[in-house]
Amino acid sequence: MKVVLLSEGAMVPKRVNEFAAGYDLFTPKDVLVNPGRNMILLDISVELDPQTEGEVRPCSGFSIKGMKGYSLNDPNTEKRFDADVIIGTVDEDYRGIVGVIIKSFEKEPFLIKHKEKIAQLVVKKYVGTPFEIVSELTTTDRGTKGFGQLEHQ
Ligand SMILES: O=c1ccn([C@H]2C[C@H](O)[C@@H](COP(=O)(O)OP(=O)(O)OP(=O)(O)O)O2)c(=O)[nH]1
Repeated sequence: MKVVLLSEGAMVPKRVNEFAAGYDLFTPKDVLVNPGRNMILLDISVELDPQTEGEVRPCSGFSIKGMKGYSLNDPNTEKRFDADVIIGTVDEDYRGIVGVIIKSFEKEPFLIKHKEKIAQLVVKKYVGTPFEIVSELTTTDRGTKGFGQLEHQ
């Protein structure tokens, strides 16, 4: 796969080892996360393998402990902040800047420093067959049961 680094600080997505499903995604500079929804641009554009898509996913450490960052009035003390990565899809034909969507539940902005691992990109094969309209589906043991044990008609 190919990557273009669009700024001096941009980082190549990297798997931590050969067993990692995801390529870690890093901040290309210090970035400010505002309350609410944010798009953090990674300053990279990518060309994925044919028939694959990239899933931008959270890292579990941040999901459970909060995102690593710094208060603006205390920029030397690393803290955890209540903010989550929202899952996104990078299409095979997308050539724009890859971004990570972060929703912050904090009341104040906070800073994530350069080179911080903020998300991971899992590249997967996708199935592109179209949906065919039919009047009936094949039967299964589960049938319509889903969402716990709710029955749907
Ligand atoms: O977390 C994300 C989500 C999306 N994208 C980029 C890549 C993706 O190929 C493009 C479009 O995303 P998507 O297809 O999900 O957006 P859409 O809302 O369906 O609109 P459109 O495709 O018209 O832009 O935005 C990212 O860089 N990061």
